[in-house]
Amino acid sequence: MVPRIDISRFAHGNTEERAEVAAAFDKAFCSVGFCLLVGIEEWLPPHVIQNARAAAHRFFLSSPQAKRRAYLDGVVGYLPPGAENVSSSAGTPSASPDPVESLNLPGYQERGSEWQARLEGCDCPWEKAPWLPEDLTRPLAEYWRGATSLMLLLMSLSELALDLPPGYFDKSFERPGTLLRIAWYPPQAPGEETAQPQLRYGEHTDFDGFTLLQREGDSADNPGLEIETAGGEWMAVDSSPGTLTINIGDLLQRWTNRRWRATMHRVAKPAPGSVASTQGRLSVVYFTGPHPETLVECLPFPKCVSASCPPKYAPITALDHVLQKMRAATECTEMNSRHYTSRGISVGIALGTLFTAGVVAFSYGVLRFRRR
Ligand SMILES: O=C(O)CCC(=O)C(=O)O
Ligand SMILES: [Fe+2]
Repeated sequence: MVPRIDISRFAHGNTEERAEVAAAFDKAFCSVGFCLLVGIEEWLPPHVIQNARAAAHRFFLSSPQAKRRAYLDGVVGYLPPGAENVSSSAGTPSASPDPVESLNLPGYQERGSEWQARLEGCDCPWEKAPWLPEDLTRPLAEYWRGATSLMLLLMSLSELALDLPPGYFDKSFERPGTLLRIAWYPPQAPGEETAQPQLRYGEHTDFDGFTLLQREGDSADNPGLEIETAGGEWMAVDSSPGTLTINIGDLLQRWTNRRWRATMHRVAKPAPGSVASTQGRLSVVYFTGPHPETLVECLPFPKCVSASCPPKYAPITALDHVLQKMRAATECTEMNSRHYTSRGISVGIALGTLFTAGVVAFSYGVLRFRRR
């Protein structure tokens, strides 16, 4: 079972209620590595979610030419079908690319568009981007603002859950590195259900901090998100209206000295011949993380580091962590070399197939950061 966490009870509850939510949150990430977030309406009301989903649908159902206008560099912007093989990032690339297309809207503090996260009315770095269809920008920017507020609340909740001083994460998340991805898994043509690949999105862990996943229609009869249990089995996770599915990426696992678990997950293909197999699936995914120059060291507080549990990792910047993951991922893929610049240092990196994590990682590198 994936635990349900009521974020409004944390935001508005008394000390005792907040402590209860924090304990349940800590337990969820120590064990399952996922939770279902409820009580989100204040920050992401149903109409904001529905408007964002409707706009995303319109985008994916528009003509290939229209979608190509949002193509940027094959890293952020529009990624057509065939561009990703996400399980490469877990060291097990699948034989063929993931049947998915996506639009990736970056917020990596790139020069000229650095933005601030605020609980209310935060900036949206791509709001005026000329490559985005106009009717998409407003609903997605609204979603971005709500999801960013929720990210800040999740960081405060983490402080309480991990017994950190209140405000410990404030500085690192004042100007965070985030990315909003809308992903469309198209309907399967007859006969295609049994063809390779066997999944809609391959097995992987996310790279960074919290991922806020909005999805609909996943159920036992209509498989979608599946997560790996501690026992190594795959477990389907039903979606339910008004919830967000939250998991952590490897960076937060590292930050917590592996107290919290970055759980492997994937998107299943519906059964051959099922109604679901003839339907597409849309998800709205918000990847969050600290400012890329944040030094991430195993949190020097008793819940994460102690005499009996010394640090398992050396300190690293958020950026270098992501680059390290990239290198590990690309070692197992067919290589093709590209260059990118990170803080003025040109780094050559082998980049095989692009995948979600790659999008995140590569964007970190491609875009230049401004020092604080
Ligand atoms: O579409 C989903 O449910 C999951 C997507 C995902 O895991 C990702 O984009 O990293
Ligand atoms: Fe993921």
